[in-house]
Amino acid sequence: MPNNAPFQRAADAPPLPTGIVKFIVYCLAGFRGWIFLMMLLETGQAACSILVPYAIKAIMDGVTHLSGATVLESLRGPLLLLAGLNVAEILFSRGSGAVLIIMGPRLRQRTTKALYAYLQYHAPRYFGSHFAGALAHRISETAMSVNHTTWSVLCDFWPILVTFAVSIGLLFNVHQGLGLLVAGWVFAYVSLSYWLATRCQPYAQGYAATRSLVNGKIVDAVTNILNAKLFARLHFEREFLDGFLETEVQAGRRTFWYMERVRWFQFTAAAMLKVGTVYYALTLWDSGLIGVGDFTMSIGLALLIISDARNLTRRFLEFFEYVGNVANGVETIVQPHEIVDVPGALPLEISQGRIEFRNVCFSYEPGQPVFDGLNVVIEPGQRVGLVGFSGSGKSTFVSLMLRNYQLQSGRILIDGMDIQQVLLDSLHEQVSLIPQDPSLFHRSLKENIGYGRLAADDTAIEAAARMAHADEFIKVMPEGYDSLVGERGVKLSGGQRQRIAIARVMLKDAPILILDEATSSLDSVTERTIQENLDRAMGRKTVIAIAHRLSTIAHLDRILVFDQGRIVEDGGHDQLLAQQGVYYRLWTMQAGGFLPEREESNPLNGSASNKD
Ligand SMILES: Nc1ncnc2c1ncn2[C@@H]1O[C@H](COP(=O)(O)OP(=O)(O)OP(=O)(O)O)[C@@H](O)[C@H]1O
Repeated sequence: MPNNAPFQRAADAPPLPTGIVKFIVYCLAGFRGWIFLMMLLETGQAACSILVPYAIKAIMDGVTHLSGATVLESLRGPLLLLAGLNVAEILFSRGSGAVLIIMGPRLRQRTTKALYAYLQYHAPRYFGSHFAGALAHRISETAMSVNHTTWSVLCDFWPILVTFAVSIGLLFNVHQGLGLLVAGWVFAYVSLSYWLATRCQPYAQGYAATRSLVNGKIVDAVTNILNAKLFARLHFEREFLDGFLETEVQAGRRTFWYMERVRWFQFTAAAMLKVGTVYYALTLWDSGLIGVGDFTMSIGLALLIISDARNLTRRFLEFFEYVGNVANGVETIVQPHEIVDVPGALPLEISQGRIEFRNVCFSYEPGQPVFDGLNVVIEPGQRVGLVGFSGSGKSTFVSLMLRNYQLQSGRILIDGMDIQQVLLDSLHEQVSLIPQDPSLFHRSLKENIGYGRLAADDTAIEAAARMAHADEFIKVMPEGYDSLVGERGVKLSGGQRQRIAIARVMLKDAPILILDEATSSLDSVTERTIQENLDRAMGRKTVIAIAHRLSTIAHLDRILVFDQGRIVEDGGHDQLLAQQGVYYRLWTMQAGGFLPEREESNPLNGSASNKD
């Protein structure tokens, strides 16, 4: 059954750089023009604020050398300069604000899209070891931090650099000694601020970690609030949280005390520069080396430098935090994809639906093989049931068919094509799975069913729902097919969720169908009627059904009995019963339709000698 859909190769997902700087540069690609404009505007704004003391110097010089005309007439030039500088500063600053508004949300969007697209191509193993909520939070935090890092550089550090450089230049122009004094102070101050920020970083990180821990504890407690209520443990939960909140308080205090010490340094250093500049400039004036205008400008520039420098430690700290967030995001999300399409991979073409496991070796963890040279062929159109104890390898068998994991060795072939060599999307388009506990999108029922075939119209969706016996409960819901199902489908019962999952797969109509306890949550009457429809829907498809209740697979063409990763029996229901082996014992032992736990009672023990 050829599929003409335009499959995307997993390898086509945008590759992302793993280095922090490279990653930020990648996110900023396409914004070069805006960044350049922003730097120009910030430079303009910094230049205006530096030139204000210069205008005041001109006014002071004008006042001290009045040339007979009125004060306003002789100071017209400097006054116009002062007014012009203030107007220009406003324009530059708001221009920069406008660029930030235009560029900020777009930059965030670009980072979010890139990380989300990359995340999508991770294998199930990755999602099994990361919390969904934590990943979503990571993406959002990383995107936000890329923005903040950019603003820190463009709107904090860059203008400060310009201010420092130009102010020191002007001061050198006034008097070399004055220039040297302020340059020395700036160098020492920036170096010390940087050093203090690095020393403060562990405190800040510790505080952030305790905040995040408290957050996690609250999320866990809220998720389990019904448990807490059922066990009458609300008070216990509050006390449990108190301990973590106390840790947060201690960590917060440690950080703030350290910051307070840093402020002592800043205030003292600022006062020293102010007093030092005033004193030194006065000395120079007294010696006739500088005029009153230069004196006033020097004090003005020193104050400007101090006001910019005052928050430098905090800015460094914030900068480290943003960079740290970006690093965390990149480290968590931009890991190599475990499953990628090989170069030149072709779409899977299923004409018959023959499945072959050839010498398949697979282990989740090194040294603990689940399958060690498994061989089995499932013929086209065959309906096969998989049975066996918990942990015997049934789910792993179907997971490998869906290529959720890489094989260590061996091959899985569908109609002769090695599934490791085909486009992953094309495999998933043609193999359907109805899981035991299906989860649904928090979207309408119509959208959830239509997910099986995006082009399906309402009539097709409703027909699939009728086949899965979902139509009857959907129709009585207040909003019918437009009803929302809640997160993961929590507003539906387990059986209703399962019927939606069945309808969605019926709509998909793929040539290979996998049922993993697909009707386990249904009552026996509904199960029987759905089973009939499922049997009809199976048509000529190849079907693999996992079951713990043997009655649900007894009518299938063939049954494979798994034990510890091996197929120990293979045949039809009657044939296996007649063999009086493992399946026979499982069938006769099944009380209430379920298999016993392997540990309590092991019917395979009797057949161990047959296998060895
Ligand atoms: N994600 C995983 N990571 C590590 N080991 C796993 C993982 N999934 C399954 N296993 C291990 O692989 C073995 C086979 O498990 P599998 O889930 O395939 O058994 P099963 O027959 O489907 O069991 P059940 O009937 O309980 O679903 C078990 O030992 C199990 O502990």
